[in-house]
Amino acid sequence: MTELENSRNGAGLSIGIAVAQFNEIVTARLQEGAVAQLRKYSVANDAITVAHVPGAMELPRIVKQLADSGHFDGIIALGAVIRGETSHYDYVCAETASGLAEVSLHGSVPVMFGVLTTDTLDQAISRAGGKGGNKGADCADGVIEMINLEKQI
Ligand SMILES: Nc1c(NC[C@H](O)[C@H](O)[C@H](O)CO)[nH]c(=O)[nH]c1=O
Ligand SMILES: CC(=O)[C@@H](O)COP(=O)(O)O
Repeated sequence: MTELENSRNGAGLSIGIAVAQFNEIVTARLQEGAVAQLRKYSVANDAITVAHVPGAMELPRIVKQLADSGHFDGIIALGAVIRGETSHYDYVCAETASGLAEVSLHGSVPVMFGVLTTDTLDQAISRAGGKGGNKGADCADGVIEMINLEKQI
């Protein structure tokens, strides 16, 4: 039996991060968590590129351009979609998730889904460096693991 290695060695890797500015109080913390975790795994500071977009709905477009550029080994998409009074939340969540999944599946590099979809601001903050952890840091773990896994196939 062959078991492929699970590695979080980020040395020499180039990572793109797309961050939605909507609910910036949350997404800035997701970004901080992602960058800190990437640096923890030896991704060089000048090998991390951050692109800010207006909202989660704009993430798929920019993530596709980052992925297609050939400049990055992996991409992290970060956002915070918080339910309001109308059904707009449902559409933003669904189309953002669908668009990012399509880029990850059909693109050349792995894309991490780091978009919080919550009912309240407190739930989002909890998952952006609070008791619920940091989804940005989780995505940093995942993108390095996926890059290193795919190198073995
Ligand atoms: N309500 C939230 C949004 N809405 C904005 C959309 O993402 C998009 O920018 C707009 O519809 C224009 O295309 N975005 C979030 O990231 N989070 C929200 O809670
Ligand atoms: C997730 C959203 O788009 C949300 O902020 C919109 O709020 P509302 O449904 O009250 O217009």
